[in-house]
Amino acid sequence: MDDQERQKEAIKLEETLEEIKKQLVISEDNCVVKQSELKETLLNYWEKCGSDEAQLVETANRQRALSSLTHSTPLKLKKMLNSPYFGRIDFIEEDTGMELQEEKVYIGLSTLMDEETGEFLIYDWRAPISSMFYDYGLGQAAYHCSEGNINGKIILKRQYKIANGCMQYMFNADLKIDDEVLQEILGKSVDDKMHTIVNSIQREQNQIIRDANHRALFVEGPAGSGKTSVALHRIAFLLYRDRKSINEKNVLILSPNHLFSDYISNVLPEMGEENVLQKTFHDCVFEAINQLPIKLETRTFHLETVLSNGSDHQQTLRAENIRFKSSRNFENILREYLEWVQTNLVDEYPDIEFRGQVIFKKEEWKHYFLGNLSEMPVKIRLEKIRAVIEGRMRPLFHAVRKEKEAEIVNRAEEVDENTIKALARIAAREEFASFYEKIDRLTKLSPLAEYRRLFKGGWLLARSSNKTDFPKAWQSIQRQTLSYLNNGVLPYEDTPGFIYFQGVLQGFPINRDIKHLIIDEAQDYTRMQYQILVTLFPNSTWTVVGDPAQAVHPFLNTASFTDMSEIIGNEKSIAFRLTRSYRSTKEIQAFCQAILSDKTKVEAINRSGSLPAVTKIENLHEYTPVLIQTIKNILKEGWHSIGIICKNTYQAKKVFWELKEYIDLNLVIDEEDSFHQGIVVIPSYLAKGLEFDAVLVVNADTINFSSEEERHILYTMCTRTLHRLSLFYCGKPSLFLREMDEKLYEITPVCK
Ligand SMILES: Nc1ncnc2c1ncn2[C@@H]1O[C@H](COP(=O)(O)OP(=O)(O)OP(=O)(O)O)[C@@H](O)[C@H]1O
Repeated sequence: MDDQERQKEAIKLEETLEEIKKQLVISEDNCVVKQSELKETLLNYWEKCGSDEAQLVETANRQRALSSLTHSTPLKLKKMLNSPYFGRIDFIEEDTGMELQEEKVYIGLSTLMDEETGEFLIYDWRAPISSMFYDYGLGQAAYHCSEGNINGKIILKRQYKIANGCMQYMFNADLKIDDEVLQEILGKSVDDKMHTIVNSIQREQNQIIRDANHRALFVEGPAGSGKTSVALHRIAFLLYRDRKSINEKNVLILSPNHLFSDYISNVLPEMGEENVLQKTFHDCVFEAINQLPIKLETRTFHLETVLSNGSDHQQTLRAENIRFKSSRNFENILREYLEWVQTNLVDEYPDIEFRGQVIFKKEEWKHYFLGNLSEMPVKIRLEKIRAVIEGRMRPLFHAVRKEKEAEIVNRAEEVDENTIKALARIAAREEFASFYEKIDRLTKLSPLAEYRRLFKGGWLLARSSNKTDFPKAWQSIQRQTLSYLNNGVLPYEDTPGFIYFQGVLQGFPINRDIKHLIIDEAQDYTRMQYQILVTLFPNSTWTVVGDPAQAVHPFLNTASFTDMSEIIGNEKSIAFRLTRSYRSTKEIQAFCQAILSDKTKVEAINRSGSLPAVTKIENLHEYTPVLIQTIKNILKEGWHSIGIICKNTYQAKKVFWELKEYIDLNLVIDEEDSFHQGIVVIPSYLAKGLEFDAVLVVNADTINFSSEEERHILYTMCTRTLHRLSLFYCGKPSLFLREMDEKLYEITPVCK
């Protein structure tokens, strides 16, 4: 790039910043005006309250919305003052019928227009024309917009780094967004929150972000391939593209836990999209069953139990219980049982009699239950039947009341008419009490009681048409489940089944406002969970991202991508596979890949660092000084975010209390925690999705990591790091280290 070109760019930047400043002044003035208008409206509201209140409230709401909209403009412009654009393409459109002329397309986080001429000074990265920046190098290029496909040629492609309004560097990028940029971005120390990647989105990622043709996208990719980033950028894209039909309230991100939600919470606001809803599956469940007479076992508590290396009979049975409850077989049994409840619940219901007179016949239960009402959830059917019975009882109640009145009058105990009526009503109620108790018992559905029945005795197995769905240990599983339920706890593995069961019997709290659902860490959900989500959000389109290699639950039968597309998908779904991993250095990437038995090749960014270090600790007393020294060395190298990842909370607590005296660090064991910067000790299942400059894996021995499921846990732990990885073990190293090519790591002597 010659000096003249640099000069031109300097002028462009200066002019752009001037325009932004000008627009900022106007928009801030506008804000002041809107603010004072709002104040005045509110003042009027208080003064006139009572007269045309409704209209004033509406006006105030409208103005508040307008005012927040006008407030977003200065915010956006302030961000632009820092870094107005990051890319440029010069594009010549073909076949316009006019003289060929190149358009200089500057690309940034938001659009900037010359307010007088209407000319685009900067295009939003999500604008159709900007897609070419991510998809093409120099030469033939095309993009799709409302007018159709636009073809042409890119004759210049340039990247900029502008910070605090100053040009840091710029260069022409001839082929694609270069590895050098990625190296620059990824070579840095990470901070406590995830950031946007708008200036370096890769082509394979861009395809997913901008897909406009499918209702469900399934994205599979190895650790660090940008699945979360892509999902979040896709939200920003959809909110931009469909801004007339959806807003942030119509999008829901389903995260594995609140810690992760906090970790990703900056990305969308950085792109100007605030307030997108984030929930966990557990949150959705709580909304679905807000008055449950039973405590749910939390995910953290559950994972802690199953990752605690125990092997007594109850734990072995629990493992089998979990495998079964998340299997298709249990799904079949549950459906068969539901079918039974929906058709046979009232089979044994008796005649309803009062004073020897049959009010509601035994056959009528069935007649109503399976007749006109049969399309309704069971709970509603029973409520309707109750209403019929009550309707028939009303004249009887009236007659009994009259009878009681007559008795009181005959006894001549009371003279006051009102007192007589009141006493008669009380007497009638008393006579009806046991009758209504019985009606309550028969018509008030308790899904929990019905669910519990599934685990009582052998009746279901005896009448089941598909006995092979029942596991050998069915009776033991029944006993274990009942013992939890009798203690007032709904086990984690029963939650999806029960929620589904309850939903079918009493109706799901359907949310039609959610138009797009993002599911991260999709490999951790069971088929039943997907079925619940599909039912809860019927109007939603889906972006589902995950990595089967990172399924950290050792026993849960989680849904495969085929299962997901069978449940969610329709003819308008598509699967993508990301093949490149961005997070870790080449050496760490190769080490992590070797942990997996699946040898699918994963491409790494050409970024080098030191080999992962494996250290044998001779005895447990050495652990603390060795960890302290390793941490000090890493800090000395300039890295400041260190994750000491343990398999479970029990181990994490132990490590934390050992180190706490010597080092400033945090223990993160609660899903509700926010993500801390610095040195953290954290269990494997909470570290999912997070990343650190350096990761220290404690207890990488054969006791903790030898089964196939533990292979995935170790892989997930090791893939959390960008720059440094150290593993420590005492006794025998993990099977996966022993199986690995020794060239992939260095054996580090104990350093004290
Ligand atoms: N195109 C890109 N440019 C720059 N950085 C990128 C790009 N894609 C991904 N990254 C970075 O790579 C890291 C991993 O991204 P992300 O967490 O989205 O991956 P993931 O596939 O969800 O990972 P995991 O499954 O391991 O949790 C992040 O630091 C992210 O910013």
